[in-house]
Amino acid sequence: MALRGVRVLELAGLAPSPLCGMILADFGAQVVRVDRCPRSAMNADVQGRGKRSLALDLKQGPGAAALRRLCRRADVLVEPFRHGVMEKLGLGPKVLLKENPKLIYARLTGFGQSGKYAKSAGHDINYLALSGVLSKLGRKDENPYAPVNLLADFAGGGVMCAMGIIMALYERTKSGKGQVVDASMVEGAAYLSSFLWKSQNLGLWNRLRGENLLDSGAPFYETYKTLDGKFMAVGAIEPQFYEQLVKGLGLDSDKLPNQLSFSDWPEMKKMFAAIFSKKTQAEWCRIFDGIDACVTPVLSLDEVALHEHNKERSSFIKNDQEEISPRPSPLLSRTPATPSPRRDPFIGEHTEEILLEFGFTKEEIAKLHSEKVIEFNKPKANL
Ligand SMILES: C[C@H](CCC[C@H](C)C(=O)SCCNC(=O)CCNC(=O)[C@H](O)C(C)(C)COP(=O)(O)OP(=O)(O)OC[C@H]1O[C@@H](n2cnc3c(N)ncnc32)[C@H](O)[C@@H]1OP(=O)(O)O)[C@H]1CC[C@H]2[C@@H]3[C@H](O)C[C@@H]4C[C@H](O)CC[C@]4(C)[C@H]3C[C@H](O)[C@]12C
Repeated sequence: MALRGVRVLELAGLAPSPLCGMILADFGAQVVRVDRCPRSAMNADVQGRGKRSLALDLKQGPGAAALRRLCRRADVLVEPFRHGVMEKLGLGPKVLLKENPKLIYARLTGFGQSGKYAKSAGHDINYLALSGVLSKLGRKDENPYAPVNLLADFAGGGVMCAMGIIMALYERTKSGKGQVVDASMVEGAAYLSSFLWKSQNLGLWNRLRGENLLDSGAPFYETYKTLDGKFMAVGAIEPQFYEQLVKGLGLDSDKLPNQLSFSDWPEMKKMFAAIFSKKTQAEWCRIFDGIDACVTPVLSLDEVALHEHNKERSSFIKNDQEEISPRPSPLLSRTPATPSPRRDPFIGEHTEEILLEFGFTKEEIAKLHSEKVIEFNKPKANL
């Protein structure tokens, strides 16, 4: 796999950094998640696939010293805390990069390592708001809304951070040096929205929120409810696809306003909605499947894995707990990701084996355990 042999230490975080760690693990990296101990805190990491867990108290001196020792033999460290927390623990980049100049020190935060908000708490919606992107999301006359925590936490955070790490690893093959990856979710979300900025003068976004081509203003870029309470997604932007849409709806484009007549869009949407409401989702699929009208069913998470297209590509996988989840993407032809089929790790499940791998002796491990710096959590064998 593409990242085989890369050793990653992921300090346990909320959502963005776990995705970053999971991406690296899916593509072959050995990812150790460093969990807090005592491990009474609920484990919120539902993206633990392919990782192992070490429970280590960084607030105790021997705990921080143990992490420094691990970092000396690691390629990547991912830390998900507010600016300054690692420095307070004596684990800042200056310390760790001095001891291991090849280390890629990734810092995944909301606001970045500098600036007025660097030490402020926040979540996806706050970062999306500060990036400017949230102002563009939402229907006409409604408040802006954040699409779950996908855009800042995951797209602008976890994925961008993973990209930064992989770029730094590639650069290190030439320079032999590590560096700090300052991944701010505000900037990540803003960066992935570059299109919004560059298309300002194309007349795509200069109307109010919810009145533009791609933000639910246009009748040919919208979702519509079907007779059975499901939905169809319509994305017929180009004239040739729009023509197929109109035909599929049983309309005659010669009798309709011009596709790009903004002022007619609201009435057109009402007309399309009335037509879509007359047939079930399955009936609309039979009409539109196989023709280029850019019309697709809105599938639920229960349906996606069974859809014929997704089944043909095995786009969704099942682990040994029968849990379904998306296959890693993109699909590399020669060195594809091989996501672990095993369940996510329990907090501290692999503490001893990881420390042994990183050169700790059994006596050192016993001492750390007796001082409650580390915790073991061996699952009971299924008898
Ligand atoms: C997981 C579900 C989805 C959440 C997604 C949400 C929408 C997000 O946007 S997540 C992105 C958050 N932002 C960032 O990650 C940016 C960078 N990080 C931060 O800004 C901050 O970390 C923070 C604001 C997120 C949190 O601040 P906090 O003050 O808590 O922490 P820091 O300042 O960073 O400092 C860390 C401190 O921890 C110490 N530490 C760290 N590791 C160790 C260690 N190994 N040993 C010892 N100590 C350690 C470190 O030293 C720092 O200490 P100090 O502060 O003293 O310096 C969640 C959605 C709903 C959640 C559930 C819900 O809330 C109900 C339950 C609530 C319960 O409390 C927990 C379980 C819940 C079920 C909860 C579970 C999940 O969180 C959710 C499902």
